[in-house]
Amino acid sequence: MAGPAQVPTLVYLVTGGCGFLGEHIVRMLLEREPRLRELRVFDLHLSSWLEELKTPGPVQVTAIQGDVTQAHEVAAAVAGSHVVIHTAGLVDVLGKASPKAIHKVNVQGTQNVIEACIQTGTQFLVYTSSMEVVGPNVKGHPFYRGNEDTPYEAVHRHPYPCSKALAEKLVLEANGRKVNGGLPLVTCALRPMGIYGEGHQIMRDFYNQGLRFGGRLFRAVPASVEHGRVYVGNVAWMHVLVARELEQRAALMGGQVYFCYDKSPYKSYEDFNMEFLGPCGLRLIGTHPLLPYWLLMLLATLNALLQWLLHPLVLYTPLLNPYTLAMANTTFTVSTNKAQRHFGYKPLFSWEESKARTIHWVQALEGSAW
Ligand SMILES: NC(=O)C1=CN([C@@H]2O[C@H](COP(=O)(O)OP(=O)(O)OC[C@H]3O[C@@H](n4cnc5c(N)ncnc54)[C@H](O)[C@@H]3O)[C@@H](O)[C@H]2O)C=CC1
Ligand SMILES: CC(C)CCC[C@@H](C)[C@H]1CC[C@H]2[C@@H]3[C@H](O)CC4=CC(=O)CC[C@]4(C)[C@H]3CC[C@]12C
Repeated sequence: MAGPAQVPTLVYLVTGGCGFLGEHIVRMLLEREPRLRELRVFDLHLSSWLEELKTPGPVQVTAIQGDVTQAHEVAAAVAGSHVVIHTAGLVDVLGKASPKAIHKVNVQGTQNVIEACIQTGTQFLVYTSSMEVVGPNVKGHPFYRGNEDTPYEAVHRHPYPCSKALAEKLVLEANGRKVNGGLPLVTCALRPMGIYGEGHQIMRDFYNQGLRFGGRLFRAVPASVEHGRVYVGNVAWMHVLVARELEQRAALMGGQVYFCYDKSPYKSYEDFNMEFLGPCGLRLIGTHPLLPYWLLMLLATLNALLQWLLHPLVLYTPLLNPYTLAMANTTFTVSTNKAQRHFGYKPLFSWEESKARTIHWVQALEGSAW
């Protein structure tokens, strides 16, 4: 790649670059990758903020409207790039998209990205996987402060984790395949915990729900259940570092998986959200869940039934369904330093800073159209 004089020569492609995480990766690359010459942002829907980045500057920002399920569109975008960060995905656990659509975007889309790298001679591929590739599993087994080597029965039925697991497997198996020109493809996968931060749609939903209930949210999950979370800026930073180090440390990092973690505290999903929503005037009612688990599961099942009955007429996609209830009720936290050992990752944002930035963003939502 670029020489010691840091001449900007590299071309990066970020798929899904207009999404919640993708935007943070794009901005982080522009701020912290001095060797960048061109940044290609590929997404099904291009965002208006991209316009401000396209103004003349040291890095050429190229917006590409495209679909990862279309192999020719992907190949055209990948051609001539040095590194691909594949973040595009259909993130849906509420039933907004069909299982077929989720599979097509997440699995077929990833296969298209891999084949495009092989065809066009692009050697470095970073895949945004998910903690969900591991768990929580269908049996609700806790994963307590585990790491990348902790044994765990990773069994899923929901289309989203199934698709992420399949896609991750494809990416890791592609490591070492010869790309056009004869060099080996170097791949790795990052598995973020539940991401939070500026732009997080579900945080927005909880905030609006709280406002509708007069500033109150009602506890549904025991405070003792720990759910791993990571700040979006740190996830973006980890992508930037991996992309940067993959060439020099190909033998060590190629074909590896890394959890994305930081110093965010271990808490229940709801207590964690209250770290931001509390300072914005919301209260979480109850020290214990207000409804027993069996009743919540009944309501969740009822929601699933209603979704199925109504689907020919209208999309009914409440936050509570059997899958989200199980996710929120199962401890899943990591404690690992693999990313630090392999490529020197340290969180860029402290917990205090991550929290302050997220609170600032939630406060700015007040009075906005959301
Ligand atoms: N949000 C979270 O807590 C976590 C997300 N992830 C992964 O991170 C990645 C990004 O997720 P988010 O930013 O949260 O989601 P998002 O929905 O905000 O971003 C995904 C982006 O991919 C784009 N996209 C979807 N289908 C596409 C297609 N067919 N062709 C091209 N672009 C397409 C969307 O337009 C969107 O901009 C996903 O791969 C997801 O699986 C992993 C762990 C946790
Ligand atoms: C009303 C319920 C009892 C509480 C609902 C909370 C849920 C909506 C969320 C609880 C756990 C979340 C998921 C988790 O953080 C891991 C994820 C990883 C991803 O790759 C995508 C997002 C998600 C599935 C995330 C989605 C919302 C929850 C299920």
